[in-house]
Amino acid sequence: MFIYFLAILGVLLYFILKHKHSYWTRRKIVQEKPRFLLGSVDKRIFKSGNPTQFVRDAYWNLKKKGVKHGGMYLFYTPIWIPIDLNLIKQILVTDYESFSSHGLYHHKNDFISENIFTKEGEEWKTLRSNLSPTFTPAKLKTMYDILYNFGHHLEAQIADSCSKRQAIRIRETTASYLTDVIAACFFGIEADRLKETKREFEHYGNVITQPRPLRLLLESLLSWNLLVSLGYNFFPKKVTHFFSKLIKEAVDAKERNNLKIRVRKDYLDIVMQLMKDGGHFSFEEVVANSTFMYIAGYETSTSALSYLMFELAKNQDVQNKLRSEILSIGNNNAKGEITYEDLSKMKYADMCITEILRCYPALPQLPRACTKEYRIPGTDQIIEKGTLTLIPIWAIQNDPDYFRNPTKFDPENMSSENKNSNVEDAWFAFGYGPRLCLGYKFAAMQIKIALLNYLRNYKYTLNDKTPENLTFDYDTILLCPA
Ligand code: HEM
Repeated sequence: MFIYFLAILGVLLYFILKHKHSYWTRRKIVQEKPRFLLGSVDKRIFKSGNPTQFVRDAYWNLKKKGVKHGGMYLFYTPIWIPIDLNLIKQILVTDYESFSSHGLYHHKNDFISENIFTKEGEEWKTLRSNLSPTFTPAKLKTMYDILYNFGHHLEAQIADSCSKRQAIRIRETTASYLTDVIAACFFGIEADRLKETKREFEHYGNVITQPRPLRLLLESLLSWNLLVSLGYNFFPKKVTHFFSKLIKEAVDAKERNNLKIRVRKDYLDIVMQLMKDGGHFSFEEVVANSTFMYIAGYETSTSALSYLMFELAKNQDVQNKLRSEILSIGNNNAKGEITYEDLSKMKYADMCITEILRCYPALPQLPRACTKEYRIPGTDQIIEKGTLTLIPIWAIQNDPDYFRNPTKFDPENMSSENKNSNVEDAWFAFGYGPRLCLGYKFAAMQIKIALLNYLRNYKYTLNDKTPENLTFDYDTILLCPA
């Protein structure tokens, strides 16, 4: 009897699951053929390569079929994949109100999860307009000196490794430089205090920037209210406690100093002012957003710089040209120093950075959630509210229809002469539309300062142990070298 019952249950379950995997075809939308349980997810997800690589594959399959968009499944969750550039622009800009969320977990009872990236609607708008003034050119200029000094530390590390005839581990030196920069700029930690806390800061920084595939899966499968009522936390409690303590220390120290010097300078000064101005900003919001700046600014720029240094070591002509640019700008100044204003003269560096982010965009797919039912323009097809959407920017940026010679790192791709043969609108590495990366100018500044310290006195070649072709870390959704 029990066997019959199990058999009936099994058959029922099979048909329910089969029905779930017909979500897109029932809406007359072409879909990637789903596999039992896995959906469109590739078996390789458990072994190698970037785990979102299956989205990149879906792009090519859909493109071959001649459609402008299609559907796929993250296990049993339907995901919409727009691939036509005009449609993508509509989603990200014109019809932004229907896709105004990143669709990622956040909950008011788990305050550290409520940051600028996860928030939506009016709350996000207010937060974005509150935080935007921290990244104006005037504010970047005030942060420049801090970054420039940490750049000198980076160069000292290279000098030390050279004197000991040791190979330089670019990822590690870059990560150390960026930790200093973030600690100073977004947590207000002074250089002296940083010496004491750096180990701890790095430790907790590692925890928050670590890949969190299991958490992502839970957050995408279960109701967020249910998760929180079960005691779920975005980060382990210790992490939240550590970053709250740091911000409290920094705020207290600034309060004491501001009695003497009444100037509003950096990110923390601005958010402290917001806290005072009639409660626009709570202490918890400061902690949540400073912590997010760590996540946003650390791994993305570490990866970009690591990829770039790798390609420079492989392409000596590009490396020499970039060094010449840096030296020629430095030579114009009495002490050979490079000023904030000089950064905008580093045109070839801009081309190299744009090109490396084309080849390896830190976020290979732009996430969106449908926030208002959406009729796909020119069709009677409907995207339901709540549908997860992924814009496959890694595939688009490597599509020969849009970029000449897309599989090769070639900064000339970004020269003004070649722009005509490329489709400028197909470059999305910092996102697009109202949710464009808020820190993109800051990112360019920290990358350029690292480059000038890496390159002005040293030449790089690949180490015997470095593979000729890169593979990707498979336990993070970011595009990081393995
Ligand atoms: C190479 C470095 C970086 C890359 C490739 C990058 C890329 C991105 C991308 C693709 C997005 C999503 C955009 C969208 O959904 O349309 C984003 C959002 C964001 N990024 Fe960056 N980013 C970088 C560095 C930084 C840095 C250094 C900061 C600040 C310290 C930062 C702060 C932010 C913020 C605050 C958002 C959320 C914007 C919003 O939702 O309103 N990013 N970034």
